Amino acid sequence: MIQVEHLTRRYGAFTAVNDVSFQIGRGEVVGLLGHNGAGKSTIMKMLTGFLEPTAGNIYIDKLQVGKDTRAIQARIGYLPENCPVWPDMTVIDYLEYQASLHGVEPVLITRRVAEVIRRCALKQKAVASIQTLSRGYRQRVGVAQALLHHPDIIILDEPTNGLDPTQILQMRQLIKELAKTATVIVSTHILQEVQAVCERVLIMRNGHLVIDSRIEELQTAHGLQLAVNQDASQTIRAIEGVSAITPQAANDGLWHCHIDAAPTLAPMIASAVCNAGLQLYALEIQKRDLESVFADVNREVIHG
Ligand SMILES: Nc1ncnc2c1ncn2[C@@H]1O[C@H](COP(=O)(O)OP(=O)(O)OP(=O)(O)O)[C@@H](O)[C@H]1O
Repeated sequence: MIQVEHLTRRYGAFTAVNDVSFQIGRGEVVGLLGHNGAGKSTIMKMLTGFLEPTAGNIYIDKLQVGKDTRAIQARIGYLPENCPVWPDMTVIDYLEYQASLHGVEPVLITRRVAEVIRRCALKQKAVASIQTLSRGYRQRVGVAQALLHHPDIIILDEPTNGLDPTQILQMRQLIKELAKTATVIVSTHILQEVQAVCERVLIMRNGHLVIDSRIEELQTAHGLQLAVNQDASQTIRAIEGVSAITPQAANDGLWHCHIDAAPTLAPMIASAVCNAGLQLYALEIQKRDLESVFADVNREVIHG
């Protein structure tokens, strides 16, 4: 549904987004993750047609950003990083104005505004002037304006930025709610955010897309952890598909090691160990968390 092909954006001589390609299917909830300056906001601005790519194409179904930008923007709800909410207006006035800017038919505006006020839990603040709102409520107003025209793609740039822990939980709940009826792309540098609401992650580093994976796939397939009563390296090394064995220190009298091998080899390793007369104490698939994946990805940057 969303197809990004070889997208590049330069600011003068500096390349902020470098040859990025990915596809996002209808109804997916995708996290765009990366350190400050990785290129997330630049990608989002290009997806929404607010910034022209230097090279590459973006298609949404059969529409192309740049050629069919208006039609595309009618389908997208966008919360920019610093959402421009006018401080002097009340929440209702602002949302009514935004609804007209989004092209909502005049007869539908009141109903749509009431609907987003309910969805974003803004009822208490509906007639408050925006300048009196806390950061969390302002952020919700920003999300509310993005939903007025019933978009089927919702793009949220740092939606929990500056929110307190309670507001963060409420925002996550809202994102999950939105994901039931729309494709959602959330940009963030907060790993827990992605883990909490997304099923897939795109990790950016210095303008490059370095990881595009389902979160559950990222977290598995990282080898096996074995504990036996004595050194089993010779037995395990003989198994086809084992690429490395790293013995690990422990003070429980057992021999522990990390085995670089597909999780599907676990039964074979278990029987090889038992057939060799060794006592198997533990054999488990090692899961990585998103934090260690992200640290690995960025370690190369820190160390050049
Ligand atoms: N208008 C601009 N002119 C020049 N450089 C820019 C401009 N906008 C962004 N950049 C640079 O492009 C790079 C990517 O910026 P971008 O805002 O896309 O990153 P980001 O991943 O969204 O970062 P953050 O998490 O801090 O918002 C950064 O180095 C930034 O300084």
